[in-house]
Amino acid sequence: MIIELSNVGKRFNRDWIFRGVNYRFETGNAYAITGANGSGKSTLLQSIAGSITLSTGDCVYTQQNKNIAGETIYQQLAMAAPYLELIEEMTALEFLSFHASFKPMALDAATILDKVELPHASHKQIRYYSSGMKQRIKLAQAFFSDVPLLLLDEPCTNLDKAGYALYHRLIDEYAGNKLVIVSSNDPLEYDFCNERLQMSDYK
Ligand SMILES: Nc1ncnc2c1ncn2[C@@H]1O[C@H](COP(=O)(O)OP(=O)(O)OP(=O)(O)O)[C@@H](O)[C@H]1O
Repeated sequence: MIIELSNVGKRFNRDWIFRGVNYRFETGNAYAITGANGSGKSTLLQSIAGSITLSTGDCVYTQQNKNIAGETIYQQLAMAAPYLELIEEMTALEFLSFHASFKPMALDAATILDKVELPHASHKQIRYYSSGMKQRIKLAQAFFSDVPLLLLDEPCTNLDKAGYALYHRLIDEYAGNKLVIVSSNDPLEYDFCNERLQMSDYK
């Protein structure tokens, strides 16, 4: 997949959050969007996901030499972010099975829960999960969606040391053939990224 940003900008009311972004994201690389709190990392990531409308410029998606319309890019991506909710009434097994009914998953739900070290909690409602366990479910849903684009906003939120190690294993084992974009200001979350986009360059 290739994502080409041309003169992209976003403003809320009169405040420009970023502008003049010209950038190309391409499968085979991993990208970090970095910057201070409030610099616009999440806004840019959500713009790439098609869930925020840009104020200026174009975002063009290409997959195997075919253009993908912005309105349908959600079918090609998976995202983990603090502001995306889980369905707390469901058990983890139900949630991942439900997710698989509208987005292809690389493995079955029970195997995925093994991979994120939560098999013991698979029949527990998500509302009773700890914050770190919820984050593991968000990572599970994102990493094991069988889609070419993986968007990660502060992916290690609430994770302990073992959770960080799990995150790096998931990156090593399951993200190699995807286009990965991480929004973060924690170097441990994006140390594997070979490309960096600094929000301060687009003010
Ligand atoms: N819907 C909105 N309406 C108005 N302003 C908004 C809206 N969403 C975000 N902003 C503003 O846009 C700016 C960028 O926010 P954003 O969440 O993208 O920053 P960030 O770099 O991801 O921050 P953090 O590191 O704290 O997560 C902030 O000043 C924020 O207040």
